[in-house]
Amino acid sequence: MTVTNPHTWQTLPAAQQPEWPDQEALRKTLADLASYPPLVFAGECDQLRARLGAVARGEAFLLQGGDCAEAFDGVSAEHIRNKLKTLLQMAAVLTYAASVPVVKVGRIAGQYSKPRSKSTETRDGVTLPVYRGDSVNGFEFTPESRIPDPERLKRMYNASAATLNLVRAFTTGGYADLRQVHAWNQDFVRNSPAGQRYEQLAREIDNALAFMNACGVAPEEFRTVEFFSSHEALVLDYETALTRVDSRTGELYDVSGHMVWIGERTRQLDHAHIEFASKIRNPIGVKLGPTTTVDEALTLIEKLDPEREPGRLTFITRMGAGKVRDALPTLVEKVTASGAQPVWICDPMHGNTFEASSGHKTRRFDDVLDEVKGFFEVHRALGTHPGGIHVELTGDDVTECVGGGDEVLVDDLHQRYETACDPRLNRSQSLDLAFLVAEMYRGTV
Ligand SMILES: O=C[C@H](O)[C@H](O)COP(=O)(O)O
Ligand SMILES: C=C(OP(=O)(O)O)C(=O)O
Repeated sequence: MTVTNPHTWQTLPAAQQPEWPDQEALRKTLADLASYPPLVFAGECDQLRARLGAVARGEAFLLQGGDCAEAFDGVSAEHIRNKLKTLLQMAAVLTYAASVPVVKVGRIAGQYSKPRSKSTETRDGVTLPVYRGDSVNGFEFTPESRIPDPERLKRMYNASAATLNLVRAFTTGGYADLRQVHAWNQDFVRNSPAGQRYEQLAREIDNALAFMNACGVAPEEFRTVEFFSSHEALVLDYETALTRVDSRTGELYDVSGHMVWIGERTRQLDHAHIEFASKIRNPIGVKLGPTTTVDEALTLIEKLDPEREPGRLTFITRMGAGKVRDALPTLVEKVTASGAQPVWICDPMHGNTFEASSGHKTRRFDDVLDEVKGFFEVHRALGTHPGGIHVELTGDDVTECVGGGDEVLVDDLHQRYETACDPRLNRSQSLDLAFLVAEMYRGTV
């Protein structure tokens, strides 16, 4: 049955929604947003669903990554280029090692809203509403800045449009040429202490490219890259205003991004976020933390993927390095036994956050790596497909996570701690992770 009403969630409890003080301003903003053009085309969402279908069948790998929280002042050519470049470099290494296509999805062009553990923040005895992402309020710790302002939803739309426009230009205009991406990887291997241990892998990729070149193979696929956008569907008023009936199929698509996911804090089975996600045809992700029960996973499948369509539903597990080997096996086993075929990917970030002695929220590179290893081990033991990774990263040389080949120490964290919310892997740590995951694929780690 075709669904054309995206508002059904409105009668249900919705966690983590902003308390907009001016409802009339919100109403006007949402009406404006509903009249704006889509940011993505529904057909592209279908294309991504098909690509993810291949991941679900074990024929492809998903690389999903980007900022924890995008910021309006981060919409610059430099930031976007660095992030994209890092993701493309990671994808090139993973493609070679896994010998399957890597589906590339950014946490980009819409990742402006954050669920929070507490609704307030206290500094030096002053308590204010917590920062909920640039789509809602300001990061600055002042009473004015922390008031939710619906005008920010329009800024999110515009920032997403500008970002996507540049991403499309980079990925189709020649910047993302595989030979260029490989040259960047060679620079990383040659010029950084972290990269040197991957010389052999880089040499093999070099030989493969030289061989294809010698054979006269220079396909268009080398020059352009298929790249998709994704974000957490958190602020439901915004997502609903961007949800449209597709003229081709008569079905609803959330055209704010190609893929949207529902977070760990908003995936309650009978609440608004799952209801909203069940009405749209985009590929949907759901975060699964260590307390997820088999019943919850099976009900999520029933609600979000009743047709059992490979590629429709991605389970993004974020258990923590210490828990993944205990918490994941039963879930994967029982879901597989039910006949469902979701994509399984590993978010090795959100279960591994801690506060350093300096007061910075951080993550250890070794924990991140260990969770990915555990994820691979569990899937290998069960004969299921470790379908991909979901990583918070930036292309900039920030100091937010500790460890990595070009080691960031706890004492270094203050140097370039720029995230508005959670700590991201920097450029070198991200590449390090990609090479290590590549080695896991080849069974050498
Ligand atoms: O990115 C994820 C969440 O928004 C984040 O971990 C919440 O952080 P908090 O615990 O500081 O609110
Ligand atoms: C909030 C996030 O993660 P989780 O829902 O897994 O905590 C996130 O990925 O930004």
